[in-house]
Formats: sequence, structure tokens, C-alpha cells
Amino acid sequence: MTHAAAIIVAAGRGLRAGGPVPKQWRPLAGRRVIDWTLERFAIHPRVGRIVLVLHPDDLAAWPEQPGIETVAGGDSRSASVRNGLDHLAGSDVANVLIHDVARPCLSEALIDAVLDALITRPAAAPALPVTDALWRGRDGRVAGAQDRAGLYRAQTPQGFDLKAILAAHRAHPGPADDDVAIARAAGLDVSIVPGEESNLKITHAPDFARAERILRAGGPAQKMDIRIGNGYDVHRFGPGDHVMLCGVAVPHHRGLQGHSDADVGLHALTDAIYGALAEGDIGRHFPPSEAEWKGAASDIFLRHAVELAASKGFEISNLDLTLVCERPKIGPYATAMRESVALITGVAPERVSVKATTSERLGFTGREEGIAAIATAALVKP
Ligand SMILES: Nc1ccn([C@@H]2O[C@H](COP(=O)(O)OP(=O)(O)OP(=O)(O)O)[C@@H](O)[C@H]2O)c(=O)n1
Ligand SMILES: C[C@](O)(CO)[C@H](O)COP(=O)(O)O
Repeated sequence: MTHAAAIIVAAGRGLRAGGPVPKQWRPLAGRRVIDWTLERFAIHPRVGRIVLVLHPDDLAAWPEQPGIETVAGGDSRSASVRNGLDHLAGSDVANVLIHDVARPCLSEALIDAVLDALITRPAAAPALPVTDALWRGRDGRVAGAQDRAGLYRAQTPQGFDLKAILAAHRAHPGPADDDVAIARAAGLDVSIVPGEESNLKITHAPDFARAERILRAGGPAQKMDIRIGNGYDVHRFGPGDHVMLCGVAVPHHRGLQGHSDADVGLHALTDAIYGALAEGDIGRHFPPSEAEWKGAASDIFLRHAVELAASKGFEISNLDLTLVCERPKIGPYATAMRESVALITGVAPERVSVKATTSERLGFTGREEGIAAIATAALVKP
């Protein structure tokens, strides 16, 4: 299946919503508006790239996040979209979804509906038929009626064949209401897919309360999926002058034996994530019978587990690892190990714990025959 790209336009200043900061940065149901919106696309299995268009004043403060490419916005929504499209120009992306950051309540099904329509059409966008009577007003009085037949309220994400909408934007002389208007000006046929009443655009101050109600009703409180997994691994000592632990080479008068680099810490963490996903263990994904993994650096196993979790929509909330050995002493290397695990997994270092204990000279670890590792992983699908 070809993955689509999503452009999230977030370079507006939210003047109508008011508040101390532009609306995308304001809190909503426990997170920021922008976090809700981004996450909808980040966890969607058919979205492969996300381009986030930020106001130039906000770009420097944005902390890099894996899978999110940032671009500076322009003076109008259309200019911001254009910058996002230019960023994708020449890529192998076939379809692009263009979405307002200010619409954080869209569903996964809406993204699917737009993408499904794009299988046979060059452009598709969600909209709801107007159901209320429409008036023209003047000075607070009704001045006339407007026929509502055939009228729709346009929403985003609006989806397009990338090359077609890029050409349409490049040919368009100035701002437009939305990308559908620009597509139509270029002669593109745009299909309407049913929009969602809950997919409101936060525009004015009271819209925050409505969006909050929607997210809380159908959101994390009811649907959050939390998984816990544990992992346990042991490797015996053999000849050598260092041991690999959590990707860090620790000097020691012995080495650890194993099919791979015998990094017992990374193996336990990997199994904890597989365990949380009910996806077996390292042996299932990387059989020791396969020569390919002989001597392999164990970060590839951990990366695989993290990617598997992400593909199922899970974020790793935290990782906790205990190494059991008399020697080498882990304390001097614990910080480097935490940082190494954080780097491999993309989990913030303050959510990674690496600690150690001896077994009071009891058992195989006490006799210094090998090292054991016990890990716990918590995974969350919001
Ligand atoms: N120069 C701009 C203007 C708007 N937008 C984005 O376009 C979307 C729809 O615009 P709107 O709701 O009008 O947002 P704001 O421009 O932020 O609001 P306001 O008009 O009230 O200032 C928003 O996601 C907004 O961040 C943008 O990326 N670049
Ligand atoms: C694109 C849009 O969300 C479709 O309804 C809308 O036109 C953008 O809102 P704006 O207030 O006109 O920027």
C-alpha cells in the first residue's frame, strides 16, 4: 500500500480565538491542540510522512520529533500550504492530505474515507450538507433568505494527488478559502466525502470547550490502551576484554557469549516490548539459527521492537531495566546506558531507567558465571 503524506498547517496566529498564545499551542483535554491533531496522523497506518507548517516565530522552539518534518509557514493559509507542498515536491509521495491544526477531533475513519476516495479520484474533501435555514442579515435583522439546497460546510483533511495540487497551487495567483478552491480553479474534479459534525475547526474561544467535550467523551479516558511487558535474559561469561551492555562497551576481564553481541540489557528490553505487544520474543523475530544475526549489534533488535510498537499505534511510555551482576560495576556507566537506550528507542532519557544489583554472591550471577537482565516496558495507545 502506498503511504500518503499529511501537511498540517499550523502557522496561523489564532486571532479570533484570542488567548495568550495562538490556539494550536493552547491546552485541550490534557494536551495541546497541536498534539491531538498530529497524533491522529502519526498513528494512522496509511500516512507515511507528516509535514508540519509552523509560523517562523515558532520554528526554533519546536523540539525535533521523529517522523515530523517542519517547514516555515507564509502570510496566508494558502501560502503555508504551498510551502508544505514545495517541501514534498519531487518526492515519491502520490497523495497528500492537507489539514488544519485547528481541527483536532477528526477520526481515523475520516482520514480513511478521504484516502479511499483518492484511489479513483484526483481530489476529495469532507463536507457536511447545510441543514439550517440560511439568512442574509443586515444591522442585526433578517434581510433575506438564501437557498441552502446543494450547500455544504467544508472541512479538512482535503486530499489530493500531490503533483496535481502542487501544480494548481503554483498556478494560483493569490490566497483562497481552501485548497479545494485552488484545485477547482485548476480544473480538478473534487469529490465530497461525508464530513463529521465533531470535526469542528477551533476558531472562536467557545470552540475549545466543545472540542474538549468531544475528545474527553471519545478520547483517552475511555479508549486508552495501556500494555505492560517484561523481558528476562541471561548470557554467560567467556573470554574477552569487555561486555556490551545497553549498547555501551564496558571494560571487563571477560566477555559475554552469545549468537549476537550478547547485549543482555538490550535483549531484555526488546523482549519486554515484544511481550507488551504479545508478539513473542527476539528468538521469534531473529532466529539464532540464521547466520545473518551472528555477532549482530543488538540495537537492531530493539529498533525492530520499537518500530513494531509504532506500527500498531503504541508509544513507549517508559522503560525500566535491572542488570544483575557482581562485576563489572554498572554505576559509572548507567548514565551512558540510559542515553544509549533513549537514542535507540526515541524515548526521552527521563523515561528510561537503567539500574543494577548484585545477587549477594548467590547463584550463577553471584558466582560471576554470567549476567542477567530484567526489563519492564509500558506502552500506550492514546
Ligand atoms: N498564515 C497562516 C494562516 C493560517 N494557517 C493555518 O490555517 C488553518 C486554518 O486557519 P484559521 O482557523 O483561520 O487559523 P488562524 O489563522 O490561526 O486563525 P485567525 O484567522 O483567527 O487568526 C489553521 O490551522 C492555521 O494555523 C497557516 O498555517 N498559516
Ligand atoms: C480550510 C477550511 O478549514 C475549510 O473549512 C477553512 O476554509 C479554513 O478556515 P479559515 O478561517 O478560512 O482560514
